[in-house]
Amino acid sequence: MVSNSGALGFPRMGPNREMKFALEKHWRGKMDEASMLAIARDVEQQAWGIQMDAGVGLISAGDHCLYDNMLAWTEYLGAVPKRHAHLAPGNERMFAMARGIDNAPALDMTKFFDTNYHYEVPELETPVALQPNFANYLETISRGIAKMGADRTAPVVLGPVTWVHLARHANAEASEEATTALKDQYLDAILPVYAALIGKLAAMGVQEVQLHEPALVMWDSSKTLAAMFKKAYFANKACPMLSADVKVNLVTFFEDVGAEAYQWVTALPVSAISLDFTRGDSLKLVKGYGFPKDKVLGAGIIDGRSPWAMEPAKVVSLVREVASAIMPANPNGSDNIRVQASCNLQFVPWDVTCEGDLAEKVGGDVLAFAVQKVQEIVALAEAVPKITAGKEAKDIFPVLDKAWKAFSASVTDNTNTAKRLAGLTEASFSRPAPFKERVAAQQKSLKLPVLPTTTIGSFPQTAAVRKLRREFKSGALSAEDYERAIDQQISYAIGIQEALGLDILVHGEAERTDMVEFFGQQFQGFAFTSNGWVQSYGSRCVRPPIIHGDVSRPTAMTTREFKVAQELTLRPVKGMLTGPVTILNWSFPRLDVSRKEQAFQIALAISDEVADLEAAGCKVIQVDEPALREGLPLKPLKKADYLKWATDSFLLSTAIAKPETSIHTHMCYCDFGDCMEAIDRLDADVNSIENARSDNTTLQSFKEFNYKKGLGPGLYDIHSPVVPPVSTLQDKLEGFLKVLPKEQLVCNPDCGLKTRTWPQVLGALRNLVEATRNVRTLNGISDASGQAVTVPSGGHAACCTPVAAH
Ligand code: MET
Ligand SMILES: [Zn+2]
Repeated sequence: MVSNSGALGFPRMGPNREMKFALEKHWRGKMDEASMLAIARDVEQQAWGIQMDAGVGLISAGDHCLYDNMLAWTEYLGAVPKRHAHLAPGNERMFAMARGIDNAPALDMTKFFDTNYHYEVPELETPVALQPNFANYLETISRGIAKMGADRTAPVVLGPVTWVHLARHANAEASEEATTALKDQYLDAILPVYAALIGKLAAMGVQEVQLHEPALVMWDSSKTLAAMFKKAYFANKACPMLSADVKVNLVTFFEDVGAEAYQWVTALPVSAISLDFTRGDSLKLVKGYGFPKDKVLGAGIIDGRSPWAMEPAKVVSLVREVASAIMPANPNGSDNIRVQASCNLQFVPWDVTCEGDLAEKVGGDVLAFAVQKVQEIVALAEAVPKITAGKEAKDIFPVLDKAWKAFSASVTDNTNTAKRLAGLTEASFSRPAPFKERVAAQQKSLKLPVLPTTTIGSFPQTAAVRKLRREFKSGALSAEDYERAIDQQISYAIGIQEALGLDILVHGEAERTDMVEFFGQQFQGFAFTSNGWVQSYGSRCVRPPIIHGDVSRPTAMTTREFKVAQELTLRPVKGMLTGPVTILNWSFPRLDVSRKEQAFQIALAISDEVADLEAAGCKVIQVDEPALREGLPLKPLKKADYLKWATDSFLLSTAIAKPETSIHTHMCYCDFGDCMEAIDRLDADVNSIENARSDNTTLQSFKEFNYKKGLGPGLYDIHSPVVPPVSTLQDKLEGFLKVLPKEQLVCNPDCGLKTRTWPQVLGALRNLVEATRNVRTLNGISDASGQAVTVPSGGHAACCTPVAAH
């Protein structure tokens, strides 16, 4: 065991997603709670065993929650919404909060900081009601102690300020002031609960508690957040949370904390402070303000959010600089450095050794998943004395150093992407004509009615469609047979859309498993894992591709399916592409090149596809950017730069289109308020957006911004199986028309339809078309498409009862 090493959490799905399957079986009623928990315990034991075997000094416990850590703490605190409060405390109530039960919908889910992981948003109610119950949590800690010993077990406590900060007012209409006031009340109420809990942990004999407060990196973003921190923690033994007889490691991650918070936090009576050295500039803070000699610096050097192995040259120089920065305060500076992961390792997959030839594919043995990361923590911790003694990286880690050198040699000059990037000019980022001119040219070529109807791209991914792709992948189906079957799906989708009377059709995306994977698999520079799952939310996992080299697109990726579809209809078929920023944000980027440059490389590949689609006769091309806003940096000061290169990337991929080609984009999961300028700058002819709020606030913000381009606010929520009745859709559209002029509006659902069944889709789209026609008539708009429409029979679909899932 290496004492100056520590971990902050390990993936909780298991090496082969055992937890996913156990949970889903349990929720289907096919596995009882005890059997599901037995699997959870086993995964927990495995995770601890791996970290113990690696020699990690302090190993976290209590991070192995069953669904989401924020949710677990909501349950422990008993901060349960009234609608779930009748349920008995424990796992089942926690699942009910996450997944909803009859008449008691689930909590909201949103992204955890700037990661792709989603947490369950606590709801704060008035009056404050808490029923703390830490039995399950304390049991985990006891299991940890039994397995690892009290000295080595570091309970993870989700910090009170972070919990409150990430919560929301139960009343969605509550003002900002009311929300702040309520958060403050909740903080007052939970602080004594936390103090008591930490006291209990101390009594259990643990040496150190990890208080995870990632919200500390947001300190600069609001005065009220800083005030909450100052209330919860203060430099005085009377601070209830810090007065128990146990060391506290105050853990921050995902960014540096900023100068003000750094000076504040280093003065606190905690025994360790953990900083992220992989994001932001914690080194500058340590150098600039020093580090107190009575504390341990938890140096988050092993990147918990990247699948890449540590780079010896980088980490060695980092350790050296950190050590020399803290030396002046402490002659034994290096003794006070504890090597840690930058954050919980839940953001990387479990183990890279089961990935077959992945190392070959990426060009070197330079990947490390969670199992390897804990080994790196220990190896680096052990090396600290050698590093401070001046030994060189290549002599300390010769194997890894060689592997990285081989990797670096393999990524250079394999494409002409660099040349293309160097040749970009201003024109590469702007459409050939201004919007007004474009829209006139598009009107001429497309001849669409006012209030054109369309969908977002995908149609139901039925069991039959998934089976097709599986059989093709396994070789059971030849490429030819597979294509023929896909073409059948396309003709089915086109026939239905024609019959429904939609104006802009789509081919339905039956050939795509996933909107990023489909493109990544055809790019050079992308690699795919076979088992590299990371938790997205609950039992859901994703397998992000790994970008390992310059990106290029050897051949056209979507034109064949487009042509098949367009040949079947006289109406325009939209070409469907995923935008560069979304592809980047949903992948693991490489670390040797900036994210901006990687986005530009992908943008060039997408622009090649735009050109090919145009050449194939495509008049409407949609470039989806649902994840554009997700990549926003945590620090307010960094936002403008990100939005600039993100919008530049979109422009680079679409500017190549002729003026008469209508460029659409689609953005869901998006709160648009703070990035209107960026959205406008995308210069898309039509933007279809999610529009969940009932009161048209989203639309209002577009109006206030004076947004002039086409807008397709979602007319209904595709996440629900309910078929919206004509009257509801009609009211909704009439409501839109009160805010925006008819020439600007496009009628569509709020996202792709792949998760719905055909009966649901038929019912909803039929009603959407009918509602649009009614609104046109009522507003004296002619139905310029003038096509006779046969509506499929099956009146049941028009009512608002849910249609049974298939
Ligand atoms: C998450 S956005 C999805 C867009 C994609 N075109 C679809 O319809 O599924
Ligand atoms: Zn969407």
